[in-house]
Amino acid sequence: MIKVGIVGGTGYTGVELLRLLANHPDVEVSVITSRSEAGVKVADMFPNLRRHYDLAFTVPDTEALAACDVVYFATPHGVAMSMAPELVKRGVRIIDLGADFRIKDVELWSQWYKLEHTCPDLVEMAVYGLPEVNRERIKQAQLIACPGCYPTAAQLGFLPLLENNLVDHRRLIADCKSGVSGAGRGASVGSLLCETSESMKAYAAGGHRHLPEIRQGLSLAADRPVGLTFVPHLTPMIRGIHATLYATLKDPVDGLQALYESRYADEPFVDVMPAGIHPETRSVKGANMCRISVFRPQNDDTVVVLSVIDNLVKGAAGQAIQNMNIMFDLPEDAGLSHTGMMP
Ligand SMILES: NC(=O)C1=CN([C@@H]2O[C@H](COP(=O)(O)OP(=O)(O)OC[C@H]3O[C@@H](n4cnc5c(N)ncnc54)[C@H](OP(=O)(O)O)[C@@H]3O)[C@@H](O)[C@H]2O)C=CC1
Ligand SMILES: CC(=O)N[C@@H](CCC(=O)OP(=O)(O)O)C(=O)O
Repeated sequence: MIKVGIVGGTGYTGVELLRLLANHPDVEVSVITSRSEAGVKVADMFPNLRRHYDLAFTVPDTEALAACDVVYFATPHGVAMSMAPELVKRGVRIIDLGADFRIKDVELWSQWYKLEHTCPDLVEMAVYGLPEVNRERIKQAQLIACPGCYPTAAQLGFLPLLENNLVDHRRLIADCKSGVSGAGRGASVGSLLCETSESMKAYAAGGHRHLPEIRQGLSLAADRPVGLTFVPHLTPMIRGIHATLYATLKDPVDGLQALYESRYADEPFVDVMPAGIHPETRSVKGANMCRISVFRPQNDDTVVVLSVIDNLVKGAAGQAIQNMNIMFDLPEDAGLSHTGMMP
């Protein structure tokens, strides 16, 4: 059995890791941390986990974590980079769900995250954990930087167009909507029911910290720097991301549906919908799946791609487990076979 540690077990992505790992045949969660709930049994705090875990939260402790085969960081940015160097030295494999190792340009990272990076050498060795792009490198990796939720939906949607040089790479638009769990479990006025329900709003339209991450991935796919406008929105749902992506074709082209189907034909967690079908977030709720549709309205030169994920699963905990499965040469779908929940 693979011994797993989770730092940040009381947050939304931490408890989602626990939910998914409860059905994973090859792992045993042996350390789960929380500073605020240390001593409390996991199943007392999260009753959905009763009969699955007899473990209690403990304060983060490097010695205990170093005894694990793999440690997930489900923590705010800045935490993984403070603990990772010691764990890496001791041979532990690390999967960071946060943003500490995602952006290769450390200065750019500091500008967006308002922190100085304390281990740029680890940024260099980290592999960006988007299996649909980096599967081979993930197999060898000791440190995985899991993509953010918006970046997962946006990159999977745009990739086939950019990899095949079909669209104007300078003018991409990602109009994205997220459920409120994307903001984490910490109490804040902006996440209250009365503030978020029966209403919808854009935020960070002037620049969101996922912009440099999405741009980095798309620029690699296009093999040149891309121009991207990214506007996130908060929607009155708990889970889900719906990305509506726009790009302009360089030349008229038929066969976009076939292109998407063939790009993702061997991907277990990307589902290209039949032509004309619009994907729904509820079809991926709880599932490690990205559902994508591609449209070319009125056969004009604008391509519209719709890409949906569950922010907590393919956008975080599920993708993190998919990375672990690849790193440990396990079946890629181990513990990840849940379907979405309709309704
Ligand atoms: N929510 C989402 O949809 C997504 C989140 N992410 C990223 O994943 C990470 C976790 O997100 P989420 O679960 O939403 O966050 P939450 O705010 O819900 O949970 C954060 C967790 O981290 C722990 N924590 C906070 N500060 C520290 C610290 N200094 N040292 C150790 N533990 C700490 C908290 O427990 P305690 O304070 O008790 O120790 C808590 O368990 C973040 O980086 C987030 O940006 C990525 C993709 C999607
Ligand atoms: C709705 C909402 O607030 N979403 C969060 C996304 C958080 C997230 O996924 O954070 P990282 O991927 O950067 O770790 C936000 O916009 O900040």
